[in-house]
Amino acid sequence: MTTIKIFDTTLRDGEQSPGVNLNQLEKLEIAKQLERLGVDVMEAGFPASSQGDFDAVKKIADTVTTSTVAALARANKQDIDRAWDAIKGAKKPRIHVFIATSPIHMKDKLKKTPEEVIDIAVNMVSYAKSKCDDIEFSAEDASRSELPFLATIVEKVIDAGATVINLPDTVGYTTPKEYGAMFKYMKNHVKNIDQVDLSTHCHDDLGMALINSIAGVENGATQVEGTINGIGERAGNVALEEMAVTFEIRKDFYPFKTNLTLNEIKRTSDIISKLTGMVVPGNKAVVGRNAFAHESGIHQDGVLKNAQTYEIITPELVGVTSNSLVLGKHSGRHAFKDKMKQLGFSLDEDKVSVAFDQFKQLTDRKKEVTDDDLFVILMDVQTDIKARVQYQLNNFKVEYNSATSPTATVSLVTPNHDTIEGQGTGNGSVEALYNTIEELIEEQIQLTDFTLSSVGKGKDALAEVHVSMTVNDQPVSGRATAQDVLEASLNAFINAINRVFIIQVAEKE
Ligand SMILES: CC(=O)SCCNC(=O)CCNC(=O)[C@H](O)C(C)(C)COP(=O)(O)OP(=O)(O)OC[C@H]1O[C@@H](n2cnc3c(N)ncnc32)[C@H](O)[C@@H]1OP(=O)(O)O
Ligand SMILES: CC(C)C(=O)C(=O)O
Ligand SMILES: [Mg+2]
Repeated sequence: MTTIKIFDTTLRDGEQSPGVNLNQLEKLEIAKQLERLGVDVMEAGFPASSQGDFDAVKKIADTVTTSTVAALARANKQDIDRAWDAIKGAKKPRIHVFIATSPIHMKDKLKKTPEEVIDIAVNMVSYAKSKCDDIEFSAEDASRSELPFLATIVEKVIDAGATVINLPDTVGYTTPKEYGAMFKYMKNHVKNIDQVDLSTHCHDDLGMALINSIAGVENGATQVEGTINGIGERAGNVALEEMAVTFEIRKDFYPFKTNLTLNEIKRTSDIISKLTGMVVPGNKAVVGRNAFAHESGIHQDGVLKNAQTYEIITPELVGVTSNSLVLGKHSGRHAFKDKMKQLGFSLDEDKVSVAFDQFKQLTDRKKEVTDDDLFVILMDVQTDIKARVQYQLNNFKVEYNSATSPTATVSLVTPNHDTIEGQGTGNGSVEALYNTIEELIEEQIQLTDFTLSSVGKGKDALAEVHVSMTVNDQPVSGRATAQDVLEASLNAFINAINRVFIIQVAEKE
């Protein structure tokens, strides 16, 4: 069995998903969970892209101990300096330098000749090497590059000090045969290729990211790059959980394994879904809500007789647990703390108290509090969303009837502890609430995305709302859960506005 290294780029390429905007605390939370999952490398971000991303990458680099922490940089000195400044405190830092090598990218985007691109790549890899031992070089759009040119640049950057060579299918265009052949070509034509790890990086535009990554591995790649839940630019990246579980379930067929702790997969997927607001489709392989559900009679009959008739993956393998200890109105702090540990949270006593209070308030309204409910409460408390609010909701009212526009009344406490109240209308109840707040406060708000989903199944399921917006031109996102859809919508909106204050505090710290 060959061990394939897992390079997780959820925090960089995953964050490039439209509408996703993680703050420093959220990125750190995800990084800690990725470490627990056992990724060999995590790409924490692109420090030159913003001060916020620089700070988040630095915080992750200073916190993570077992995984390598990588930072992305264009092939220029400023980006490389920013990347190094952000990750130099890491136990295992890696600078990831990239430049495009396909004719279309070199000519139309970079406006450089192939010879100039080689020079830049070699100079920048050796510049990065003067700072950091571990250097990954990516030939962006490798799958649409000319193979002899690709082989030349790869050989030269290895001589300049690259330790990992990544050949991305940047636009998700390649096929398994073609992608595999590219790796084979490098193995056969680059004389120093055995000094480095070869890496895949596949996007899913044609739905072939997984099979293309496997083709790369079958032809010599020893590192796979991807994201959890397959999030990422456009149609996303290869879903790493699918890759790892494929190798585990089909170890009779594929001679590969990964270092991932498979039973951390579900929890990792849940955290990333909650914090990014990218809902996992019910039928998603490995982590979807229906991945282990059997609906039809013949299947249920088969599963009852022998689960393996229709179940190739056991839920336990990926950390899907059954809920044995039911928490409700009569549960106490001990049971709550026990469940908290089972769900993988370790909060200090102050935060336990905040979370326990919120749990108790929920039990007044809900018969049974599920793991999903607790997960959102604990995650909110752990990431300090409620503890650091600046605007606070006093109360709100919406008057609705089918003949007229809904009217909302909202009362808020401002960061200066003043109480303000206003009224507004909208085409729907949520719009009426949001219009009212926009009129009430000074900040300029532009809503860009709104998603509503339910946590759990019954009539008393919690509503979860995720919004993306700009507040005074700063992109932020907000999340909230509540039993009532309007309350969740309102709190998500207020949480997003409060993010601006949280970011200011984090920047000062
Ligand atoms: C395939 C990928 O996933 S690549 C990673 C994509 N991620 C991101 O873009 C992160 C978010 N991006 C950003 O915040 C901004 O684009 C920044 C800060 C990185 C750059 O912003 P700006 O300096 O305003 O440049 P802008 O994005 O408009 O254009 C990119 C410039 O970088 C150049 N460039 C692109 N890739 C590279 C590279 N790998 N190496 C060197 N230069 C590059 C482009 O040719 C262009 O240069 P030009 O200004 O001379 O025409
Ligand atoms: C920056 C590189 C590695 C990338 O994300 C891509 O080419 O898709
Ligand atoms: Mg990519």
